[in-house]
Amino acid sequence: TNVVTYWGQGPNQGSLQDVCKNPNVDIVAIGFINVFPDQGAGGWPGSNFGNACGSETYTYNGTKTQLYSNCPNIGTDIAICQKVYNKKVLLSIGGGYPTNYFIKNETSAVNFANFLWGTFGPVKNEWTSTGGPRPFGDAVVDGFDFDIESELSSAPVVNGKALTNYKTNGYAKMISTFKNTLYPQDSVKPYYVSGAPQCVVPDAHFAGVVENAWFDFLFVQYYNTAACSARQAITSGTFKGYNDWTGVKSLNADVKILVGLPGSTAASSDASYYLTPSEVKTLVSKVYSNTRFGGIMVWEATYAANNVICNRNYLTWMKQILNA
Ligand SMILES: CNC(=O)NC(=N)Nc1ccccc1
Repeated sequence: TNVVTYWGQGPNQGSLQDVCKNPNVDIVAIGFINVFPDQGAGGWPGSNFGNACGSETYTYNGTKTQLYSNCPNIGTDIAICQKVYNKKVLLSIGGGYPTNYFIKNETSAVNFANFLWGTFGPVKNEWTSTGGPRPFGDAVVDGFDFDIESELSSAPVVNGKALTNYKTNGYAKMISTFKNTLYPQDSVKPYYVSGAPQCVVPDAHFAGVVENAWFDFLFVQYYNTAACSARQAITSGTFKGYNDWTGVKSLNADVKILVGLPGSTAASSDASYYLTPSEVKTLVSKVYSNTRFGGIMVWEATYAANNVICNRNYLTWMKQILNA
């Protein structure tokens, strides 16, 4: 089972390399590509990796885009995480701020997947020689994570028509493009697809995608939603939220479902969602025998690193619990 942590959105965060130095971490998801091409300046996606990037962004066709171009250590740190510390590094799209992103149709979904593959996937001369950006240099991520938290009050209107099922338009198409078209292009290493739904089934932001697309991992956020939270499981004795997700029959059979937890009391919308390591031990005892159990996801690396209990940070405790 895996310990997964997000990095990129921590307050006054340390380097990605610092996170990878912890032998108890297995997978790091870098957040976020938080602007999508259909809304982004110049028709490009935009990024936010906190203090890890300077203010410079790419200019495309004379338009200043929202894709940061000066993130000096992320590329080198990804390579170190992979080669020195044997971690998998995923790039996460979406996130919790802003949440006005959406994919307007399947064509733009394919274009978005192709853009991400050219920008963060295997280095291709035809991409860079035609002005394609490589903000992480020659570093090649191990896959993409869909942390879709977009909250739109009503269906966006495109060309005078209100989009139908706009909340799910495109994600399944992006995932099938990665899985069936792009990933097979590179046999050098395996590539992964993950998602980070809320604990409610179905997750409104992502309904109809999670059930129909391929996922290697789901990092379910068992916080920010009281009814299905890990806190509710401790209070009630039954981990309803986990049973709901492992019970989704339409998920691909070999998906691994991880329990997502806040790394400290400050890491979620309410401190009550935070579980102490001993509470996590109780929680895991209820789920570890489930064949779909894939480990623990922690939001977010900086909060977890700052949460040191008996000389071990929260990420280390999570691995101790999984290995128990
Ligand atoms: C994996 N993604 C997240 O964990 N997102 C997330 N934690 N968003 C958030 C929502 C409300 C308050 C704080 C963070």
